[in-house]
Amino acid sequence: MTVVPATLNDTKDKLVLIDQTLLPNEEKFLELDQVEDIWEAIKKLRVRGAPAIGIAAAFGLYVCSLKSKATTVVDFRKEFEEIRDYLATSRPTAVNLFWALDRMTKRFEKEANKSVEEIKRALLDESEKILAEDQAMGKAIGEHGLSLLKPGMGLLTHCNAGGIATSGYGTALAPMYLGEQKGYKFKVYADETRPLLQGSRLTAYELNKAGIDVTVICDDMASLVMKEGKIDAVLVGCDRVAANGDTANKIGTSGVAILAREYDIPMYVLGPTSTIDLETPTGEEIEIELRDEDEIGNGFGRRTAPEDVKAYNPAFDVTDAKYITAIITEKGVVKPPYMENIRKLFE
Ligand SMILES: CSC[C@@H](O)[C@@H](O)C(=O)COP(=O)(O)O
Repeated sequence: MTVVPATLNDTKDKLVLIDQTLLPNEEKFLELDQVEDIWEAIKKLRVRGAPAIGIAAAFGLYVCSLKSKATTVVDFRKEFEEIRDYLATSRPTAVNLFWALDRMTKRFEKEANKSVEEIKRALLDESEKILAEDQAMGKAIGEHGLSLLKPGMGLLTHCNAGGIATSGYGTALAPMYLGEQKGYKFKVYADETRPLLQGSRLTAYELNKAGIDVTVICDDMASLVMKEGKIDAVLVGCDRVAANGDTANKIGTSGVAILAREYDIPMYVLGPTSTIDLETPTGEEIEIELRDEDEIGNGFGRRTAPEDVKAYNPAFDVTDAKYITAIITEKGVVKPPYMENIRKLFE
């Protein structure tokens, strides 16, 4: 387990983030209370990973609302909604952002007959609950995930779905942490995850720190390591799971899933139920974030493509449900048919 990526400072008036863009070289913490800075931190991936984005947005909405000088609930609500709607424009794909802002809104409305000060206290309580629930969820996801794995297995993961993307054990990495505590001695392969290298910069950083055997591979090596028999299961996180099980996750995930099918390797998607969006019927309706071309042609400050050449940079792709062996949530392991079985999670 690593640091909590989004939390509050001791006086509970600033959002504290570890700047993930600087990892693994520097562990720098940011203290933010300006809505533009919080928006920028989410947009620029200083805080990233679906659950961590949700937690940061909830704390961000709280610390920015706290500064309001409004004396009536009507005026306070207007400011609260402006901050919320602005934060909601930071990134489009991970549903946890909207889920967390929605939870804060519902709590506001539940307390709307109270004073502004009481509502502010309730917003603090709700954001702290979102963090605490996420920590508990990671452990439960890890236990369910571990039930599908055996000691000594080779595991492939893509992007970063660990403690630094959530607030505790993570999602896809949670069974690895719990397995390590039980002496499972997994051999983990981390796709480096072009173009922003969340796999090599963050997954390898986390797992290595925890003493877990981790090997970084370039994304285009996944087929080879599967063919060589080094991979017994693929474990990935998720940014949005549609009602039919189609899953948006970091760009490259769907390719890994298709390869896993070819080599008869189980493909597991791990995430909290807050990442399941029943309002989105299929993957077709998931908005995929398009990011700056420079992340490809000029990543990390060095040109790797000619200046006048275009780059196409979708940050996520959708893995069709048919390639997913199981979706593992804090409530248990969900197998196909997903349309029916995902719904049962919410009954
Ligand atoms: C538990 S995090 C799951 C996903 O959010 C993760 O796999 C991912 O795709 C993150 O993308 P990022 O662009 O780094 O926010």
